[in-house]
Amino acid sequence: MQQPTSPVPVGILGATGTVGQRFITLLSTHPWFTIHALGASPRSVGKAYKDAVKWKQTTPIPHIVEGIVVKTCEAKEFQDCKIVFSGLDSDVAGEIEEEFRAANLAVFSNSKNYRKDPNVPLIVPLVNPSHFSMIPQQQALFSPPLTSGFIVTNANCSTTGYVIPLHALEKAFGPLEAALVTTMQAISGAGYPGVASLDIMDNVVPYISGEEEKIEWETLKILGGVAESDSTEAHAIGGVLKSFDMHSQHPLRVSASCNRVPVIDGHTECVSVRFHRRPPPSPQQVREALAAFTPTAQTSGAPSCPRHAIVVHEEPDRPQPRLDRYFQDGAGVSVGRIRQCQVLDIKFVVLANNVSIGAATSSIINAELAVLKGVVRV
Ligand SMILES: NC(=O)C1=CN([C@@H]2O[C@H](COP(=O)(O)OP(=O)(O)OC[C@H]3O[C@@H](n4cnc5c(N)ncnc54)[C@H](OP(=O)(O)O)[C@@H]3O)[C@@H](O)[C@H]2O)C=CC1
Ligand SMILES: N[C@@H](CC(=O)OP(=O)(O)O)C(=O)O
Repeated sequence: MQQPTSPVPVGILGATGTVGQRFITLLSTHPWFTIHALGASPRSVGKAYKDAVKWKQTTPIPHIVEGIVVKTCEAKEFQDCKIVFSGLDSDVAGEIEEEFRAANLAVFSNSKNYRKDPNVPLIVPLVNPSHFSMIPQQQALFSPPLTSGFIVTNANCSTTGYVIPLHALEKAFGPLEAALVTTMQAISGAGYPGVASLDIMDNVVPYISGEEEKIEWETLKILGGVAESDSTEAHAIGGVLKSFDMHSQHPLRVSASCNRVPVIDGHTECVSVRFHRRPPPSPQQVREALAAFTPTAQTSGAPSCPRHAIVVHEEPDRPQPRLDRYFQDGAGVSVGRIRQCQVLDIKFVVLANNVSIGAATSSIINAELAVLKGVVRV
């Protein structure tokens, strides 16, 4: 495990957006990373950050970024960065992130564009940091092979929130067979300006485009392992046949139902699970296992990892977004109402801050892990 000995210059793409602003806030005081370059759309390029951004955070714009001039999202503008965080609109993230990777930049993306790519790890840092093992083969696909460029994505914000307790349960009690999740998602999940006030005030919208499908398949990639492929899946690289690691999809059956609710930040999710093991664990055993869960990211020394990955609430009316979304600066998840389910085995409620652990915080912990593992050389 390597820790940086001097500040690591980083860039932020989509720095003016909802996720970008969270990156700015978190990275402005980061112990290892220092903000070096900011990028956004042509609307913002050439302006000082404070003039380009519609700042929506509850803390002021950090002084160190106020005067930074926003650049175009082209790799040549970010060549001095060791790491690039992306909070780009998914309409443009695909092409831009590809150009950055090809220019040998390490990209940590929040966008959906590369999550399904079999050579791109989809990493929820509190769950599956072992998937960093996919990076060498991603680099080997290029000719010449990339020396330091790659893309790592983090998951959809609703997937991230509930997959953390699912992983903790599997660690404690063995495989899950089925999961049902119903989300109540905050408006900030739709970016800025997001959902029109006339659509969301005094209302619940029972549809978020593409969200249910994403939760259903992302869960299987994240909870699935990475295994060496057999020879029929080997690829010819530079004339040499190489056996590649493959993601193995978890056999879990997942059904998601997604709703937009009039909450500013924090996605609430009602989850029911069925265990393979019979008899299943009791609610009290589940409570204890979730509270005791320690992700490997925590023991490896990633500085942004929450001290408590999962906080278990005993009160019958918690978690609630307004009360619990900023606990640990939004880096952990809150779980409550753990009880027996008469259809599956156990049901509970999860609350996760969609812009923090659901987006920017996860990307930052992923980058910290990449440094610690030597995937990013500093
Ligand atoms: N909000 C959330 O809770 C979560 C969001 N995500 C994902 O993260 C990404 C960012 O989301 P969010 O911050 O909410 O979105 P926003 O709409 O708030 O911000 C989008 C950003 O992309 C920039 N951008 C737009 N067009 C271009 C362009 N042509 N070239 C360069 N930059 C451009 C914008 O710059 P400008 O201001 O100049 O227009 C802005 O900085 C999305 O892919 C989203 O799906 C993932 C998890 C959670
Ligand atoms: N769709 C999510 C946020 C998001 O942008 O998701 P994704 O990164 O999977 O596109 C929400 O509205 O809350």
